[in-house]
Amino acid sequence: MSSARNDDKTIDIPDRLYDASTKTNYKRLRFFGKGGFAKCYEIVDVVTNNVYAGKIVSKKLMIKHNQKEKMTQEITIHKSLDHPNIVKFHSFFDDNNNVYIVLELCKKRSMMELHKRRKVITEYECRFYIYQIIQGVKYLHDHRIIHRDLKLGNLFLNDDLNVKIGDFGLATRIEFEGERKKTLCGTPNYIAPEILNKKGHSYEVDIWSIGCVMYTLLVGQPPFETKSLKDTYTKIKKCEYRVPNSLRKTAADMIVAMLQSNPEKRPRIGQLLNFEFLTSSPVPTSLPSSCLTMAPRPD
Ligand SMILES: COc1cc(C(=O)NC2CCN(C)CC2)ccc1Nc1cc2c(cn1)c(C)nn2-c1cc(Cl)cc(-c2ccccc2C(N)=O)c1
Repeated sequence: MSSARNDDKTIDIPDRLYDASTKTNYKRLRFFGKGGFAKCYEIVDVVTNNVYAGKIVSKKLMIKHNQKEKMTQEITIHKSLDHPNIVKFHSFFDDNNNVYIVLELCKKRSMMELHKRRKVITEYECRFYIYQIIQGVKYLHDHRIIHRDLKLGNLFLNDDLNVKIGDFGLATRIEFEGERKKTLCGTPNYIAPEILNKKGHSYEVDIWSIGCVMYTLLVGQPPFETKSLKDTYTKIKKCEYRVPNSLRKTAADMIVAMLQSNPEKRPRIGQLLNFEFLTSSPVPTSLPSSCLTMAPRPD
């Protein structure tokens, strides 16, 4: 049996995985990518031929960096979720070396690849994606979960280009009404000012991230992007970003509402559905897969 040995030669990932609790044999196939202490591969159930995204975390690295509780939290939160716009949690198991998380495979990768390929998408397409992101985040907030790392790379796309929110590695549960979280171990990509200013934070950080996602999709680059992380954080704290004239008023109004420095001024997730950007024109119920590479023909 061959195995993948990573560059620091400490993690051993077999090419055959066995989940004793469900008596399921998987074959490890293509490497997709990595993040933190985990790697993601395409895996296939050798009996049913169902394919999944397998997230594999080294126990050695997890223990060395005291990540065990974080992993447990990610699994506990993700396995409790069930919504069409949330990546389906299939199962998890472990062996001597690794923890394996079996997740819904999204064959059209993530919105990061879509963004890299298209740069800017049309408002029509943006309505389709943003509506689904809001539906998924509304489900999370209604269940007192904050994702805390909404970004294009965690918004996966299935064969029909439907959005599936994934990676609950920074997610947390609000334990009581009005709770403000004080800590966040990790660095969200579209990080909200209240986290940088180490004030308490809650659901509003996800609204801020959705604002950054919508801006990036329509403008072609993130709102606070600079050459250095330090300068980006300075711009976020000052809420310094440009709204290009090319943006139509309804889109600009919705983005500006979400990118309010004061979290209390941002709309709640349910209120986003009432913005003219979504109500003044029909929200598409489907998009052709050609939208991964080119703009759809205007009606
Ligand atoms: C056919 O489906 C896919 C193909 C590809 C693809 O062809 N990639 C190519 C890129 C160029 N290289 C040279 C070859 C491979 C990528 C993603 C796919 N689908 C997919 C990926 C998924 C999921 C569902 N579906 C889910 C759910 N999580 N991940 C995922 C993906 C990545 Cl790259 C990293 C992480 C990840 C790894 C560590 C820590 C955290 C995370 C994390 N973001 O959760 C997770």
